Amino acid sequence: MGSDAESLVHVLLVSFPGQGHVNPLLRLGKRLASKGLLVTFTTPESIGKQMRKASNIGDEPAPVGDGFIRFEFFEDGWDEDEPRRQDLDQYLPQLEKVGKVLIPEMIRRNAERNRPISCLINNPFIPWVSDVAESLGLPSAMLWVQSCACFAAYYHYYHGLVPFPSESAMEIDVRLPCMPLLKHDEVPSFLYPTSPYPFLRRAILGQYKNLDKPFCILMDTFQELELEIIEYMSKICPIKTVGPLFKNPKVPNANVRGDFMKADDCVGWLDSKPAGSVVYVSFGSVVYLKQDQWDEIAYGLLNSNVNFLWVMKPPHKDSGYTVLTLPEGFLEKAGDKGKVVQWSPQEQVLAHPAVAAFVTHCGWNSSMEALASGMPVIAFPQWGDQVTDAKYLVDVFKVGVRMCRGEAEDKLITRDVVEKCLLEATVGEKAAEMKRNALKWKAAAEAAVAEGGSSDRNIQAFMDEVKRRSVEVALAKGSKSTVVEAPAAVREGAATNGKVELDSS
Ligand SMILES: O=c1ccn([C@@H]2O[C@H](COP(=O)(O)OP(=O)(O)O)[C@@H](O)[C@H]2O)c(=O)[nH]1
Ligand SMILES: O=C(O)c1ccc(O[C@@H]2O[C@H](CO)[C@@H](O)[C@H](O)[C@H]2O)cc1
Repeated sequence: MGSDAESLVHVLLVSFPGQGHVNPLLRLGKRLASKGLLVTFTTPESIGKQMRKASNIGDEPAPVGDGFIRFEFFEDGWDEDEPRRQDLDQYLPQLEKVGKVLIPEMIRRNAERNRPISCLINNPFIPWVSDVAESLGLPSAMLWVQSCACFAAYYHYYHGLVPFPSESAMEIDVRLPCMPLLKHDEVPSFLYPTSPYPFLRRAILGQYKNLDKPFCILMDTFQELELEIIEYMSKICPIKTVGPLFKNPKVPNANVRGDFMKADDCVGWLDSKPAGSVVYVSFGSVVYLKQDQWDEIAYGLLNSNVNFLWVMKPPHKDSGYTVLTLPEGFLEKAGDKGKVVQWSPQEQVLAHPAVAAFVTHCGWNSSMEALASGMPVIAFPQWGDQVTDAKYLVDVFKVGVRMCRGEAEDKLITRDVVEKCLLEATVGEKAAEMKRNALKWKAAAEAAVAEGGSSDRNIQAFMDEVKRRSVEVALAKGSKSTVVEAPAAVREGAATNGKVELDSS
């Protein structure tokens, strides 16, 4: 490695191997690198292999602005085609077992190669990374990859601060400070007593058990978007909002991407469509709908007569999901009005002028990407944070219409409802109002990440803190310190009181 990279403060980013987790952590990595750090990104090799195949990931550190980013994957201890990887109940403990051994080895190896690591950053579902950092005497931070509202909901649940739905009172509403009243099915669904994903509840709450370990909780949201709850939770936890991370104003290295699948080319097709005429439909990387629901969406799209771009990702062979099919003759009937792809370049799609609205499962990345692209949504949440995000997109941010309430409702959304929602979001006064609101969020997001904006100031303050701590770490270890500039004055400044005024009919 070039001596340039070796002289920089070095941080290690450890990611849970999910697309919705890799994307924001890698975006953070690029942001930190662009401001002058050496960043090593790691996740299990099984995903590393997919990332290398789909994207432009080389063996050498890639220059990003003033710094560099490099990749070093770790083996998870299972055979290449081990089906248990698809079962998080088994895979999460396996990751913890091997990660607690291999991450310290990786840290040691890097120190031997003259690039000592000064800080670890992880995302949720792998809370043991904070233990690894603590055991090695290294500072750590956590990137929360969901909304601050969801962070607050889990926090209040973990500490038993307010009543949540329980076996004896399943349908109670939940009142949290500085948040709208959440109906029982608007609370992150991993907290429902009946959730089929108790292992994800355990994984997330594991991070709350460890919450005193990270010196900073970074969040992929921005102050103006969730003003009151961010201010409230910041008094309790060391939160710094740094989003939207996908909007990097200087875009120093757009080539470094973490997609698990190569995106199909659909931008040429979008170019051929009139402005505001296409609905983009995607349910993210993990949600799979049932065949009867898929059929209703297909007919809703046809009946509404809108142009559409639909992501139909193939399920993993060991996931237990059957491959979805389209109704017979669907593609012929749609003709050039519709395009179906396996994976899309979503950021480009959402920024494309032909796209009018986004049918989304409301994963937080998709939600932030939509908001920051000025894109109205049709909310089709299924589980986890998605049901809470849908509530916010529709009722708080006022950029969306609701198509369903979540998997727990177990209700087939018929083609008529699909058609009605598609039209509501694309034509008429309600559609225009949502577009106006979405454009206001886009402007607010751009301001947050622009130089001197709330997220930019927070990133800078975080950088300064990492550099300051790197000197302490080096002194404590009695080793050669990495070269650090004198920390810039903490530029946190006064919180903007910039509320975004929304249109509401
Ligand atoms: O066809 C697609 C579908 C999704 N994504 C990206 O995959 C991530 C999905 O994250 P999200 O939190 O929305 O949902 P998850 O997949 O974790 O449920 C987002 O960054 C999307 O931009 C993409 O690039 N192409
Ligand atoms: O691999 C899995 O089984 C997996 C991957 C991702 C999961 O959660 C997603 O994470 C996003 C960020 O936390 C979130 O916003 C989205 O709604 C989730 O789908 C869960 C399981």
